[in-house]
Amino acid sequence: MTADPPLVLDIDGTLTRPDGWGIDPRVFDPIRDWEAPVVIATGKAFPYPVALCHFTGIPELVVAENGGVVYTGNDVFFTADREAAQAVTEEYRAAGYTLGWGEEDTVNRWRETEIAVNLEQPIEPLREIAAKHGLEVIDTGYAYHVKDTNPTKGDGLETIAEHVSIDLEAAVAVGDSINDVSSFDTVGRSFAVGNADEMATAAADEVLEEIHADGTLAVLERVRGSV
Ligand SMILES: O=C(O)COP(=O)(O)O
Ligand SMILES: [Mg+2]
Repeated sequence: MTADPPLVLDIDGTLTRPDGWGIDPRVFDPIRDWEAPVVIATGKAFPYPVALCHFTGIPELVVAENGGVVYTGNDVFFTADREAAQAVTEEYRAAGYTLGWGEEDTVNRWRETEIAVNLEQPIEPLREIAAKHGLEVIDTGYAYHVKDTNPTKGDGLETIAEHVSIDLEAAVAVGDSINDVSSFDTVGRSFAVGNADEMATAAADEVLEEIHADGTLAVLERVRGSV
């Protein structure tokens, strides 16, 4: 008898329409019908992947904020706090820059362990200030994330696997950027979509020709029933 492998899916760049923005609606049915756990592992703030699971109709297994927040469906784990990142962005603002999301900033409003900055803002001063505070800035291609170096998506996956029965060795991860490298290192089989950045491309077991959701849909076709 064969079964579907557990899946670890990134959102931006991976489930997105091939033009880069918005979830590609073709991914909903295969994800909902997948006969193994599906973990959404993202850099986005906690409510976003929870909502994605909710509206897709799958159990909420979530690694959010690049590993800063982990939800097993029963327990939430926080592996960093927002204060250090907040201090960095306050200093950045005091130097005359903005986070670039406008007054209400729904990108960071519910973010609990890091801060995201719009890609249109200058990164060099942000990196300098972050380094002074012992933090890093990663560029996912969708935002700059000011974060503690410790939390990673991969660590978050291990936390979920400890609480929910998931065989990470059998799991398949799909991603597109630097924040997916730790996921790729934690699962048995990893795929970078065709639009992936250098780091994700170098870390993946296989690099797809297809981009964004076209890549992810191709992986689902290939690995369905493979374990
Ligand atoms: O939040 C981001 O910058 C990217 O999100 P992702 O990890 O789902 O691609
Ligand atoms: Mg991504």
